[in-house]
Amino acid sequence: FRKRKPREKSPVATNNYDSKGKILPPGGTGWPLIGETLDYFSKVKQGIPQKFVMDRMNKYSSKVFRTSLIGESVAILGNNAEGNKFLFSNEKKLVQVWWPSSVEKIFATSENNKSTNEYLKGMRKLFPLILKPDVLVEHIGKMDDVVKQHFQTYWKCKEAVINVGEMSKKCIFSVACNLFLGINDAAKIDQLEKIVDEVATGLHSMPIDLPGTALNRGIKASKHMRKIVETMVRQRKHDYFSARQKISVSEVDFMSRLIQARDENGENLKEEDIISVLVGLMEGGYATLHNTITVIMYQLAEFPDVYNLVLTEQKEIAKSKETGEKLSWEDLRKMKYSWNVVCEVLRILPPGIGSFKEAITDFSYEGYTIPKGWKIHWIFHSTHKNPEYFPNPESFDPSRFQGDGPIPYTFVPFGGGSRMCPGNEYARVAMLIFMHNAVTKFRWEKFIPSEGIIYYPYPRPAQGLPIRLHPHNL
Ligand code: HEM
Repeated sequence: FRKRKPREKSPVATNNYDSKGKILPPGGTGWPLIGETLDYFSKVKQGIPQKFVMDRMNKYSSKVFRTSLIGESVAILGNNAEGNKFLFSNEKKLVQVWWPSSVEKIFATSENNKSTNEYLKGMRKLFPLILKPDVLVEHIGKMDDVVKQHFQTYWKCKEAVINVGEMSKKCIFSVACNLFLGINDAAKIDQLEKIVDEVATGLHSMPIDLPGTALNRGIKASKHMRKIVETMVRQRKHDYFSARQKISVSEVDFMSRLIQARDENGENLKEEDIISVLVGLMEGGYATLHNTITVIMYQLAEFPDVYNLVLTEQKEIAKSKETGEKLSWEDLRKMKYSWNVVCEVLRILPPGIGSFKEAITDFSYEGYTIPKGWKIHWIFHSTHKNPEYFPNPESFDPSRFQGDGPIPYTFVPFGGGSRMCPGNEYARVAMLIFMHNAVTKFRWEKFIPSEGIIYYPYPRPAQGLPIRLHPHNL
């Protein structure tokens, strides 16, 4: 990024009018079929998608430009807060979320051929039943318990070298299995983890559904996962309704909550909806979360001053607890500096690139027409790395989140508007609990000092972050 404001340039690409004579955003359409996809992915894989945006803003227009990606006409609304605000506040009015075809195929085939948006439309009103803060409050002790058990089992050897990527994945998946499905058995958790990994690989694969391809395996794995959850839900429903008594709060997991919940007409939720919510959330949220935790651990190894400030904060909280007492919502509220560290990780290395919307009608933006059917790509890095909002954007500095924090619509790791990530509170709770348990038990150093970050599909340490542990007693 250059410090000066990009100059407004006149459109240079030809063919900037649609068939109705409306002026389209300036830009390039690249090569036949592949458009500018190669340059885009090259920047994404280097962790600099903002450069793809800035190059074109400087060449065509700082407000909005056109490109062509994965066979689609795409508009990108510059790198400012206004572009994000426009997109987030026009969901369902001018735009709607658009999913690449590999995602559509995996959901459509396991969801009776519903599109991903149709599926999510039904689910969105059910997410709060299990993911809103006043529900999560009741599950913090359990989450802390599972994380503690995980640390006791896998992080116990003095001076051991462990791989954080593998361990955080195992830990976060165990938390999800416990909370969502009530599963504690390690072998069963391992089995489900393999299935969900297969789905995750399929979601990011080439959209080719032939025997043996990653997408084909992902589709099969998602169906398999659905079958397993279906059997569990049926058994639980049977136990619940035949016992004719409420399950006590201490045994409640998200599956029980959904089985006991009523819709607006006072009816029990449909079995297929309960299964969809559980499967969708287990498959959708877990990779973003464990990869972010691994990056947090990486940054804490890189920046000892930041680690020390986190430790000071977490030590205070640990000291205020009785032996064996679990973390509470109140404790999480005290983790202000630790949360600033998480936010800075999400700003500088967000888990993903952003997402795509689709124009559901022709609309005008900054004097240009975006035709119905075009995709609009919003990219976290466009505002997260804009020096106007985050001075010296490449430096890791959690203090930027102190006080009032960033300008609205500039820090958007969870998206915004009605499609904002419904798992954001769950993610916050899980990340803080993990950090508390890690720093109060250990210091750590990178086993491979020169280990760098790879960026696609999620930023993460190239070797998964092997670390040497130094246990300490507080
Ligand atoms: C650090 C962790 C996470 C980050 C950064 C993250 C980020 C995001 C983003 C950017 C979106 C798209 C928003 C949009 O299009 O405007 C999204 C959607 C979604 N996320 Fe997350 N997420 C995280 C964890 C989770 C978790 C743990 C869950 C589940 C428990 C979850 C469930 C979902 C679902 C279901 C959607 C689709 C919502 C819809 O389209 O209506 N996410 N997330």
